[in-house]
Amino acid sequence: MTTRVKVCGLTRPEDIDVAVRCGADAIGLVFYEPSPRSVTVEHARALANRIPAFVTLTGLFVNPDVRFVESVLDQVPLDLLQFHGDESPDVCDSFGRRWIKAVRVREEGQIENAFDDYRKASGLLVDAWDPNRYGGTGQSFNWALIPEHRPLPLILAGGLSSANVARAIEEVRPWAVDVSGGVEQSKGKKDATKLSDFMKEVHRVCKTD
Ligand SMILES: O=C(O)c1ccccc1N[C@@H]1O[C@H](COP(=O)(O)O)[C@@H](O)[C@H]1O
Repeated sequence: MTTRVKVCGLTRPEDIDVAVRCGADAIGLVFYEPSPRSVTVEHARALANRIPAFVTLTGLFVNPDVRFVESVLDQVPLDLLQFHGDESPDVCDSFGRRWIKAVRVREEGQIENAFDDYRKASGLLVDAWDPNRYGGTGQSFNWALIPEHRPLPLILAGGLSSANVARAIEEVRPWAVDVSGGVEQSKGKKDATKLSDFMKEVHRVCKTD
């Protein structure tokens, strides 16, 4: 089985080129100012020009003002919205754009409930819970909390790197994996070798399936 890959939190055109060349299926831009990976609309427009056909440009938001999302959508050709905060299903569904919802996992039953609440999503992203940050923490969580039954495509995130992504795919069997900190040299700057090693691991484990 193939596992798709989203690389998130890119801020440099050259990092987009490397990710695309290595086979990333989706590129994530962070529109959340407290994040060190945050991009402005102008910056995002320039980065979007590097994205070729058949690679999904994703915009990540955390509890955004609705007018902010609308303004980004007017100016940046996003294919998909990623909501990584406490957004309601109605808010997520109000932009006429495909969207995925992140769940920050800390207890049993949470993912099952989210599948139910966010049933109109194009996928459910599961990430580690952290008391102080919404995401991009570099931490993983207890994958045993992920149910076998998945009414929506499941995207596994949280602390992934070339060292653990093969095991993650074998154990969780996600539709896709999402990586940020595990392929960086410093916040917002991706490392070409780490990125390439990560993609190679995904392709290796998918080939042996
Ligand atoms: O990347 C960020 O700074 C960020 C900020 C706020 C919410 C989400 C964020 N990133 C997402 O977090 C997960 C896991 O990242 P990591 O691989 O553990 O560093 C991933 O989905 C990022 O898209």
